[in-house]
Amino acid sequence: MTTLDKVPATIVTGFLGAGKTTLVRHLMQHANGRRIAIIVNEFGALGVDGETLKDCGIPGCEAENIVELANGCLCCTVADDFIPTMQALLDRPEPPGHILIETSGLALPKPLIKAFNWPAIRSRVTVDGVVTVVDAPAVAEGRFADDPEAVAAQRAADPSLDHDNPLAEVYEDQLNAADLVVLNKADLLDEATLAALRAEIAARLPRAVKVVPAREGALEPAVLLGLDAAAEDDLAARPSHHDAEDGAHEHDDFDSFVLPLPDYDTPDALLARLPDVAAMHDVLRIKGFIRLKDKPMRLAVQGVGRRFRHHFDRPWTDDRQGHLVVIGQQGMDREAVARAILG
Ligand SMILES: Nc1nc2c(ncn2[C@@H]2O[C@H](COP(=O)(O)OP(=O)(O)OP(=O)(O)O)[C@@H](O)[C@H]2O)c(=O)[nH]1
Repeated sequence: MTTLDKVPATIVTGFLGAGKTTLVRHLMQHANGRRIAIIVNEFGALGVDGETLKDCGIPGCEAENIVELANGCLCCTVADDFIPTMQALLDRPEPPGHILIETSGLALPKPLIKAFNWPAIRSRVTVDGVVTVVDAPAVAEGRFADDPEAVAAQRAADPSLDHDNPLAEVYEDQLNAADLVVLNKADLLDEATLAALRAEIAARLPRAVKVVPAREGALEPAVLLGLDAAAEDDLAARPSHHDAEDGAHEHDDFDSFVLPLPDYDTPDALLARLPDVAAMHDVLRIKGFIRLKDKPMRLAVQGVGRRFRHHFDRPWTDDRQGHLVVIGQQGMDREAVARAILG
């Protein structure tokens, strides 16, 4: 069987808040009748990304086309979650023409690519491409950089370790797996910084892979789909920090919790606090929905580091409480963060 007979799947990866969901949304908006199914995986108990996409009004984003795998790391739950989900999609009377898989921001893509070699799905799907979305301003700010002195000290203590910064490790693994790198949030950098970043990333990639700048993940489907990479046949070209452990890895470096919110008369004070809380407690990501008294619309809130955005996305369809998902590094003081957010 050639790749032509297989359903192509695109893995959209990239660190927390890089803009994966935004890119997937844009893609769906410009899908031009392609039958695309979406699998969304998230770190954290509540699926905010799935919620953001589901029934967002874009044709193709109907709930039945979006499967949420909320169980942390897709690459660690391949047998239980991922393979059965893929089989169920492929067994549909009208199988999708393309499958988009949005990984959690903390997932390592390589074990997921490997999963395409499982006999249960190998003859039916292929990885058309791994699209790695990069938060350009976060990289420019040195968010994923190692501190060379700390690395040297750590190596001296334990030669099997090569990073002091778990963010750096995830970032590198995601870049190493890429068939296309999207340098997103280009609007937040000047031309010269963006050009320098583009060259720097291109130079560190293990293979010749295109690096394309984007704003709001706005790229033509023709750029993202049809890469025909068959990545599952090409694993050796995608080095991972976890190769030695055969893909096994821990997510102990990161922590997340869900903070239920009261209903608010006005969200202003809460919204004003969030960037400072994120900065003070080194929170990586905050996202969720605020419920306002007497307002049928829910207020979607998205924060990456100390950069926040909010908008009314759609009416609440249930009587769930407002809530925020908070993701940080291990050791984050959950109670202090919760107290600071609630004010
Ligand atoms: N300024 C700017 N903001 C962006 C851009 N793309 C996305 N964002 C914002 O960045 C935040 C995170 O975007 P998402 O698309 O949710 O990121 P994600 O990678 O899916 O996040 P996780 O699933 O939590 O890892 C949101 O507030 C977006 O509106 C961009 O090009 N420029």
